[in-house]
Amino acid sequence: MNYQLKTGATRPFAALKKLMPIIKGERKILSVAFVALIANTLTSLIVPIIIAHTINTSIIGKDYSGVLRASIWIFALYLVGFIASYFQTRWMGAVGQHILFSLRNQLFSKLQSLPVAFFSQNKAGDLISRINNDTDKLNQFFSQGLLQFVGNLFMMIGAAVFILAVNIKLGLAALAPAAVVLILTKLLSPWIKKRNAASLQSVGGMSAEIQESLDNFKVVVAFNRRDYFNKRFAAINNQNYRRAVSAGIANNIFIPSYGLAGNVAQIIVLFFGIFLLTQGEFTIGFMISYFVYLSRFYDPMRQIAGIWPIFQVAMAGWDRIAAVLAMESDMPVMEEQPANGKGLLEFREVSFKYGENEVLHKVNFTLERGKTYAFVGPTGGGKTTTASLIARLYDPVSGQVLLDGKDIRTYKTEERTQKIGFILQEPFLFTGTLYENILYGNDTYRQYSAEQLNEVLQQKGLLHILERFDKGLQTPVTSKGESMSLGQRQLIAFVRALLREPELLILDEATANIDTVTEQLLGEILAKLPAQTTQIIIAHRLNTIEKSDEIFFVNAGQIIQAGSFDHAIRLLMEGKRVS
Ligand SMILES: Nc1ncnc2c1ncn2[C@@H]1O[C@H](COP(=O)(O)OP(=O)(O)OP(=O)(O)O)[C@@H](O)[C@H]1O
Repeated sequence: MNYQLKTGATRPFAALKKLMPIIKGERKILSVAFVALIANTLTSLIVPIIIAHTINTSIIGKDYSGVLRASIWIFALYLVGFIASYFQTRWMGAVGQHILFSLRNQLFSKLQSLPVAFFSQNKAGDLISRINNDTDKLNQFFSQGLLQFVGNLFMMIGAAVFILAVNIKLGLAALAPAAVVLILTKLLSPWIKKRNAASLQSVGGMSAEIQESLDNFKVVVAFNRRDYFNKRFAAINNQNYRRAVSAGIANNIFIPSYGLAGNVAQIIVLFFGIFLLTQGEFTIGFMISYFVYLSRFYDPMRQIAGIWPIFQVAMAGWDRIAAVLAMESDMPVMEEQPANGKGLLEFREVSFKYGENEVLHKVNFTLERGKTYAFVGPTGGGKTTTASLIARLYDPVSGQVLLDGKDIRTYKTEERTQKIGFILQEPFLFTGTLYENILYGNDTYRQYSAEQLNEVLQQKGLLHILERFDKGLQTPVTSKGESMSLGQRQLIAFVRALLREPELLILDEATANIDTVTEQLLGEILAKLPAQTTQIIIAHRLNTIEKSDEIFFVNAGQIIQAGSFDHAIRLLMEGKRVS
């Protein structure tokens, strides 16, 4: 399955449509802000008419009380506009933050629902940038841009109606420069969008680069590759810089032309207006109000040009967010089916590929309850892949994996992970305490008091292991486990898996980094597991597999029963290697 995230193809209105479900939750507050916006716009549009009327009647007729009345009206209207504008800004700020909050939650839950293959095909740094950086671009648009955008658009439409209503000929001439720049903007819009998408993409690439070098810092230092990474970072930072500059230029390219359009319109109104005045088609009051309306039209247009970059960047960010939200796992839970398999676990004609690389080809085997199985084979032979299919980290390309006789795809995630414990080659710990790490995903023992838990650990023979840590269960742990040896981290992963009491326990090179004495201790603990527990041991160290009930040899797309321990060793020695 291809899980590569695509970017940059959505058109603004299509993207806006997709935004609707997110905005839906904000409907109430948006409607109130919208009412405030209309009030604000209307007050600004009515004032010039009052001015025109006052000049035409009160000033020309020298009715000073009329002028005073008009001034009071204008003052009252501006006051209403001020209050409306205050609330509009306040409410929209809250909307922006709330959208940011829910978008980040949605994105994170989506990532949690996606299969392992998605994470091997996309870089973590880029995904982090989508959650942090791209969502913030949308927030900026919602909190700073949206209402200003709509408000200005409203003002422009209102002013255009008045301009055309007062005098159609003069109105058309006054709006012509606006039409020219709007057409230009429309034509250049796709190019601007592309520049913004490229800029955000390179921010994602830069995050990925930083993450990779920080993750592998020890190797960088050990191989004295700091210069190399510095150069690589400088190159990507340089690309990021150039793209950001290019997006900035593209975003702001229109602002001067909007200003110019407004100035040209004023000249047109001045000359054409005076001509109409001499023809008696116009009054001086309307001429003055016309200039006010012109600024009510062209100022918002200039402001929209200023907001446009925020909108463009937000849309490019939204594209990147929408690409993650649109991702669907191709590993859904299937409908229940009657059991028709053998043993605890069965591979039936299972084939699996990573891209074009076929790792398993029509593999068949069955694992019985309570037995211990060893999977051996050369490096790259497919052992970890087989274990991953058993734990349903991937689905087969064809064939079926059956757990307790039923297709593994019919099990709900909780049910499946409860049955199968997987101790990985590279143990992963979470930042917190040892207690939190061993009870990760364990709802049963999480309810237990410290004494009860100690008793359980004692019974299971796990207390010995944990007593090796200085502060016992309260020992601090970091995700990369810097303060711990790999063997210690593997011990924690081991205890974590055993406490979940799985029916099938997979140990993928789980004892590779543990000393012989501890390994023996773990062996004793494994021997104490309930008799029904099935174990799969993947190991290179041959002593680890000696006590298994059956050995499988994994190589070149096949998994065959090796029979005796000696035969397994012969197979390994015969050099049946794929790598
Ligand atoms: N995430 C992945 N994406 C693409 N190819 C992969 C991936 N994981 C493993 N492979 C390839 O699949 C093949 C089998 O790998 P696998 O890890 O299953 O082997 P293994 O027998 O467990 O090896 P080892 O003994 O070294 O752990 C190898 O050719 C490997 O390169």
